Amino acid sequence: MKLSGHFLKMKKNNEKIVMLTAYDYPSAKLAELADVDMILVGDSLGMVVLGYESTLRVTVDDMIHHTKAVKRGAPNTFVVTDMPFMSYHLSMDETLKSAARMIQEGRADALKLEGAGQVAEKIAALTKAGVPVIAHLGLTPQSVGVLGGYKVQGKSANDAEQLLDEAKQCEAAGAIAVVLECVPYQVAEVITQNLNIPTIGIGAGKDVDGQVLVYHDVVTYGVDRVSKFVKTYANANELISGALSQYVSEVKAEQFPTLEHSFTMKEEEVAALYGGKA
Ligand SMILES: Nc1nc(=O)c2c([nH]1)NC[C@@H]1CN(c3ccc(C(=O)N[C@@H](CCC(=O)O)C(=O)O)cc3)CN21
Ligand SMILES: CC(C)C(=O)C(=O)O
Ligand SMILES: [Mg+2]
Repeated sequence: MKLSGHFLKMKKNNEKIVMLTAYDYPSAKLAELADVDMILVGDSLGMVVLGYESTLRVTVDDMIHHTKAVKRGAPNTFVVTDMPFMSYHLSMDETLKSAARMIQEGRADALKLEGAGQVAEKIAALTKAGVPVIAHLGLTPQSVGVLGGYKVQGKSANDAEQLLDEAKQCEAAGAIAVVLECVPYQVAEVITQNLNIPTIGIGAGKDVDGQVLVYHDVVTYGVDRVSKFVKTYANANELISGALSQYVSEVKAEQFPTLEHSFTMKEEEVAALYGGKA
């Protein structure tokens, strides 16, 4: 398995880092088979697999439950787990305890936290405790209420400067990488050039050190609308819908199951069964 130091080396070598989310055993297995560099158990699972309206209802227990399944499916891939809403905003004590559970019970290899400022202090404490941390700046979905929607961030030179400052805070706090979500590509490029640690973009253009996308967006599974920054590489909705409709109609029409899908018994047992001895 790649370790956290490997990603710094990848940035130095100009080798792109590929991150993909996964939330369960089968998705993790396929992500590992595809050779992604790291898997993110994102709190987007609240929206994508649990059907919530936002990520705010996701709990530490939810994250542990899904991380365990992902680690079983991808035992040889570096797995990063999102710390969910408010699990790192109360005391330092609570932050460290939640983090410890996500590592010890969930078996996460690293944790991701949204924001800088006070959060940078949490990044520093976690790092000191031996936990690799990835920062997440720009569009931070756990602050959707404050941001007033899922909107592109850092669109003015002023806001961009602030983002750069936050990224530097996270690096100084010991973060091993920074996710930049929904920022103009020019801003992402400047931040990437001004940091030693890798930047991983989502809706941040190509001039970053890596990319991350949501699994269900990449394969169009469950989601019915994807953002502008997503490229879809398959349509699982169509594939699965077609299969399920066919299953329903074949059972109704008595076309399934046939003998091919049935079990049988020895002739004499059949005779005995129909002869009333059974
Ligand atoms: N399926 C899915 N994919 C994601 O990438 C994702 C989630 N869910 N849930 C959690 C967050 C929320 N995210 C989102 C959601 C919507 C937009 C969006 O629609 N943005 C507009 C830009 C609006 C503007 O112009 O400011 C877009 O058109 O892309 C962006 C990020 C990213 N994350
Ligand atoms: C979109 C990525 C970066 C994320 O935080 C998530 O999937 O929760
Ligand atoms: Mg997230």
